[in-house]
Amino acid sequence: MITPPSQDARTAARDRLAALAIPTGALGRLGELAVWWSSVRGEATPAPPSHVRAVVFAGDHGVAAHGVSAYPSAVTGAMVRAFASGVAGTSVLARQHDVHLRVLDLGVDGDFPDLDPAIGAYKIRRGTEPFHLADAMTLDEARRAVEAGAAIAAEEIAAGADLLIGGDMGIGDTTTAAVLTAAVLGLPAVEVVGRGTGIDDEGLRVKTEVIDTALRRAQDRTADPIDLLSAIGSPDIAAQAGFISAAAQAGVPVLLDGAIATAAALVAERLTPGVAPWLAAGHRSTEGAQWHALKDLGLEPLLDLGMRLGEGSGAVTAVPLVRSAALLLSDMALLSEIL
Ligand SMILES: Cc1cc2ncn([C@H]3O[C@H](COP(=O)(O)O)[C@@H](O)[C@H]3O)c2cc1C
Ligand SMILES: O=C(O)c1cccnc1
Repeated sequence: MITPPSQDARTAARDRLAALAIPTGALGRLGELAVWWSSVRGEATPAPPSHVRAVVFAGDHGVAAHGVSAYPSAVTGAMVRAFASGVAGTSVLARQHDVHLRVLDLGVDGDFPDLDPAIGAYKIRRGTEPFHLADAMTLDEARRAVEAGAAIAAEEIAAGADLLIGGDMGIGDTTTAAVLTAAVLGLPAVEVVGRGTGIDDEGLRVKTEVIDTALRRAQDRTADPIDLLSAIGSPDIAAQAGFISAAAQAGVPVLLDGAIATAAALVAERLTPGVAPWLAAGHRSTEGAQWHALKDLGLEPLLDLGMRLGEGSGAVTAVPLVRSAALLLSDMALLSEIL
């Protein structure tokens, strides 16, 4: 059961927004963001987020060996190391915006004996099966991955998180996100396929075919989200779905990233209806799957920079906007006070 964000706080914030020393509506979506922040914090004028915590869920995707990505699976493990040493793209952004960031290996096809063992504490398996040919993982693995995500959210919340972000790292994961989104929303492959890391026209044709075949294989598996994850998901995306669902259940807001995070949110909404009001969308990805998923969740992205990195980067880039929105609502004068 998910308790909705505070209606009283939302109303109080909306009233204050309407009374600020600005022309009515002049803050645009920043105003809507302020009202959302008030509702999820349960106060009319909450402090801006000061304990933002991001988790990158890493895992390999069996379909990556079937021509759907511009890069090989070996990049996934290399990037886990880049996160561990603080030199990935999102590591840079997280430092700049004072966001706590950690990477976790849920399903990388390799191990990291020289890194902190905590990185692999929730590992479910090494890579997934190519899901256009066979189930990506077992039902038990899918269930354990969702539970792992919930446990990870609980850890982040216990550490004081007032805003959570999930990120992805896994070559091939835009194919998994696309097929999950299409299956949940009943869309054809052409509506959800995107160029991911930058595949060419032939790659796009192959990727569309893989998504289409996977969708046909999973068409009777959409009723139960765990079954669907086992058919066409991955431990990393299942864990991110569990993470988002657990955050909403605990009343902690989540700022969504791109196609993978939004697909995970779509699955989280099916696992535990009522998640969406706890979410805001950090940015618009270049992947069509994300646009459809955002529409279904009723979310409008804050930024539209043509970013297509994943890793939580679009969400971390939007963190200053949440801070600005909260401060504008709490610190600005009312029009009645200055006239
Ligand atoms: C160096 C590098 C760093 C990344 N960081 C995130 N991704 C992102 O791109 C990949 C998804 O795109 P596709 O489905 O086309 O493989 C994932 O690894 C995702 O995390 C990266 C990809 C690369 C190559
Ligand atoms: O939208 C995303 O999250 C995305 C897009 C391209 C590559 N990796 C991730």
